[in-house]
Amino acid sequence: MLRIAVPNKGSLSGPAAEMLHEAGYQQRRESKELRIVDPENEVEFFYLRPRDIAIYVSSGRLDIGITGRDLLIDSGANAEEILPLGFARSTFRFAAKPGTADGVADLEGRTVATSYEGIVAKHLADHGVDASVVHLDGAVETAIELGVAEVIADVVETGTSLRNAGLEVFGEPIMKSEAIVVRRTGADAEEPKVQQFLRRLQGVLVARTYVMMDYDCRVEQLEKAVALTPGLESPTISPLHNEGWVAVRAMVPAKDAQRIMDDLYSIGARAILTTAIHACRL
Ligand SMILES: Nc1ncnc2c1ncn2[C@@H]1O[C@H](COP(=O)(O)OP(=O)(O)OP(=O)(O)O)[C@@H](O)[C@H]1O
Ligand SMILES: O=P(O)(O)OC[C@H]1O[C@H](OP(=O)(O)OP(=O)(O)O)[C@H](O)[C@@H]1O
Ligand SMILES: [Mg+2]
Repeated sequence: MLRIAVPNKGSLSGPAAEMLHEAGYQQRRESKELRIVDPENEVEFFYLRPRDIAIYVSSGRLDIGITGRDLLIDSGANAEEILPLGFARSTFRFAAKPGTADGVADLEGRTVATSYEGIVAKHLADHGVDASVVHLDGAVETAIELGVAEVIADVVETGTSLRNAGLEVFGEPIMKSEAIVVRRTGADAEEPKVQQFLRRLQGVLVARTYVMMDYDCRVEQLEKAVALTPGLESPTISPLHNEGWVAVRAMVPAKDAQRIMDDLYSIGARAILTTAIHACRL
């Protein structure tokens, strides 16, 4: 039975459960459940604090986990990223009242408040800057107003929390994060159950990113049409009963679908349809 750690709270928890559900796995029915078994898929899910997940996985007691890249790096755990999942995207940045600092070099001798001490300490050390780091559990934006620190380092997504606190980011982004799948560093990459789990999640990612496009076009326009819809490997071309016409079927990126439909129409393609992909294995 594959043992998988899933975030039980916070920004990662809802989208992770949704993705697992889309991948065909049973998920917990209520938020107090700490573990469930999905016997049909031979998987056991453990609902853990996102910050602890890399540590459980590195201990070898759990096979894989879903967490944030920033949390993995902050933990220093002996675990590695094996698949990015595209949700809970954020950047990790320094921020302060306008005019406080322009970059990491200005932090010498100052105090930085953060929930991600590991990332910040390493970043300061990498830049040869000696500054104090104060650990806070959350709501770090308030630390400046209350005089606990002059500078914070925190997760930024829309920037609303910083704006509301009258703060501005400065310097280069410290890192970019998103939800990821982790496993113990050096664990068997070919383990069939792990591979099957990853294929299912990759299937969800593809189904979310692509749509299926079907259209009819004249044989003379086929090369141009195929250049617009090359598909992942190669489009399927089928003969139509009307001589001189073919039907084409190809996957296209969902974000480009409307533009591609316009371009196909303008070269004479007709009956252009897009349909959602519910699941796939590439
Ligand atoms: N506003 C946000 N937008 C996108 N991702 C976020 C946001 N806040 C946190 N994250 C990401 O979620 C993960 C943090 O998990 P955590 O459980 O701490 O989330 P949280 O939403 O901050 O929860 P909590 O309410 O417990 O602080 C990190 O990978 C972080 O980059
Ligand atoms: O740029 P934004 O879109 O405003 O998002 C970033 C904010 O979201 C998270 O806070 P959360 O709500 O998790 O509270 P926390 O500080 O207690 O973790 C993060 O710590 C930032 O404060
Ligand atoms: Mg938070």
